[in-house]
Amino acid sequence: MDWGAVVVAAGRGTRMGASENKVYLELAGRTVLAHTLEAFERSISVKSVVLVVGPGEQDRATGVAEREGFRKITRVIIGGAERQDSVYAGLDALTTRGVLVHDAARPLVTPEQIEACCAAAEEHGASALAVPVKDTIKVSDGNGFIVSTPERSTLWSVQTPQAFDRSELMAAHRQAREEGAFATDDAMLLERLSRKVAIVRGDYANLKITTPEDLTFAELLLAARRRGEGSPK
Ligand SMILES: Nc1ccn([C@@H]2O[C@H](COP(=O)(O)OP(=O)(O)OP(=O)(O)O)[C@@H](O)[C@H]2O)c(=O)n1
Ligand SMILES: C[C@](O)(CO)[C@H](O)COP(=O)(O)O
Repeated sequence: MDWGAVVVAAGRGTRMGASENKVYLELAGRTVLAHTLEAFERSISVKSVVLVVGPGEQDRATGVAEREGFRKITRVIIGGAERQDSVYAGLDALTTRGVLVHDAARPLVTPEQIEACCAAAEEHGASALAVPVKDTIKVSDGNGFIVSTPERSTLWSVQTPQAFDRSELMAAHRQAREEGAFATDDAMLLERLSRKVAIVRGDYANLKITTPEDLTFAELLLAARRRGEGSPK
């Protein structure tokens, strides 16, 4: 299967509280976006990348790729109001049969994790990186009180990339839009159609830069990686 990637970078980073889109913040001397794109440049299976950016950010994002010498980016397109909209736009701009959807805000992803997602999706149809939940998770009543505790052994914190047959994911996105279904990740769109998505055990280091402390964690994890210290599984 030929693989392409949709890397979504069109958010506003409101939880980061930064004055700019968090994917352009500095991390270990480069932008968050550069670290993310490098993993896909180094992935053997990925042949093309569609980068989905915010309004007015095409030149800035293109500049990052050009300065880094990245060669796989085939399109830089404008995203939508929600992550789901940005992914949908990216899917339409890709031509490969397989697609990996990845958050630009996850800069510590590795080529090995990308390859593992591709392999699992080729075997099972779709896959998603995830790690077992470490904390006990509670469900609230929406008024600040706990109503239940899901069995922790069944809970996984899902990450990206998530890998799919592109036409299948596109159809699932179309159906969700017709039905007004909101999804915070792409696997949800297959789950709601009773399609299987394989879990690929990832790494706790593949964090999403969401709030300020995440950038500190990412700096420390990159420094440890440079020293050859892997993160605990
Ligand atoms: N309309 C959107 C919203 C999010 N994203 C991307 O989806 C990824 C995960 O989203 P999130 O971490 O929520 O990023 P933001 O939406 O920017 O953050 P916030 O919710 O704090 O505003 C990020 O790489 C973000 O750039 C996107 O492409 N288009
Ligand atoms: C796709 C995702 O990263 C999986 O954990 C997550 O759902 C993105 O959520 P966000 O609110 O768009 O960051």
